[in-house]
Amino acid sequence: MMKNKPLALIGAEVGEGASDSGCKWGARALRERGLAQHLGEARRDARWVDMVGARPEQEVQSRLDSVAEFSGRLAHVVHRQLRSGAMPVVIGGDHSCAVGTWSAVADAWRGQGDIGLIWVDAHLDAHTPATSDSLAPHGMPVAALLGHGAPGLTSLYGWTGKVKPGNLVIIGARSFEAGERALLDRLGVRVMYMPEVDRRGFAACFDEALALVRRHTVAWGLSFDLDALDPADAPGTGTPVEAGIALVDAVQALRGCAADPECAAIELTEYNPLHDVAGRTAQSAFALLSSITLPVAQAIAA
Ligand SMILES: NC(=[NH2+])NCCC[C@H](N)C(=O)O
Ligand SMILES: [Mn+2]
Repeated sequence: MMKNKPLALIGAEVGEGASDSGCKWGARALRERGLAQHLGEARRDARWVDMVGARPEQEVQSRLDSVAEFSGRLAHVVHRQLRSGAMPVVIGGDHSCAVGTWSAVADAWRGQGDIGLIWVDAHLDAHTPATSDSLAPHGMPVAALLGHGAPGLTSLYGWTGKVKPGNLVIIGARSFEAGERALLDRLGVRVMYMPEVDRRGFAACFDEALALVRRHTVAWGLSFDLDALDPADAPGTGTPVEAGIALVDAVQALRGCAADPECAAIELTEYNPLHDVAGRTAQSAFALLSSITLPVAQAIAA
């Protein structure tokens, strides 16, 4: 008998990783809008367990230092929730929060096996400081999780390579720079660029990605950057890119995916309330999360 894990909502209040830091207030805005209650309409066990805040840049040496220090504290909170049997649902915050989230998941399963990761994003986020023009840490978490880049991001828990290249799939990419693409090509990471998503449909891509990330792993997770969506559905992000995934397609394809017993954690990032238009992006975030976390019984009935 499958059992739904309780959802542990964790706010990742970090904007220091982005050039536009407004997404620092994304988790708070979704919380005040009633995200837990909204998820609780389908299931009663969704609650906020923590808000983890990054130290402002001025208090530390650099944005990278701020993100590195923050990542350690976020990872600690995520790790604790995993050990308690809950499913962490990390709400960004800029996408640099993924370093903390997935380092914790990888570390919690270390010794038992590898973790898989599905990364839905308009960008590749696979820069190292050596290849990034912007030097914005939210353009670096994929590389860091693969073990490349600044030691402060790659080496949480004292080890690197949290996600193996063959256990990672990126879906929806349509804005990237040559250096990050070269890294992913060299490592052999499967990237489903937007033209492929348009051709095959998001659902077919997601199903293939799910099979891939489950194949050689003991647990898997989903990191969803709201800028993967078409800006018509998600105007409230710091780095929107035209011609993205339609909200309806994502909501349909992701239905109940977190009910899989091997799904370890979920992450939704880059909500920037300062750029939202009539709450449209917040509504998209609610719709995505309730679809993803639909309880087992309802997911099967659907
Ligand atoms: N998570 C994000 N929104 N990342 C955007 C990154 C944009 C650009 N590739 C950069 O590195 O600056
Ligand atoms: Mn991203």
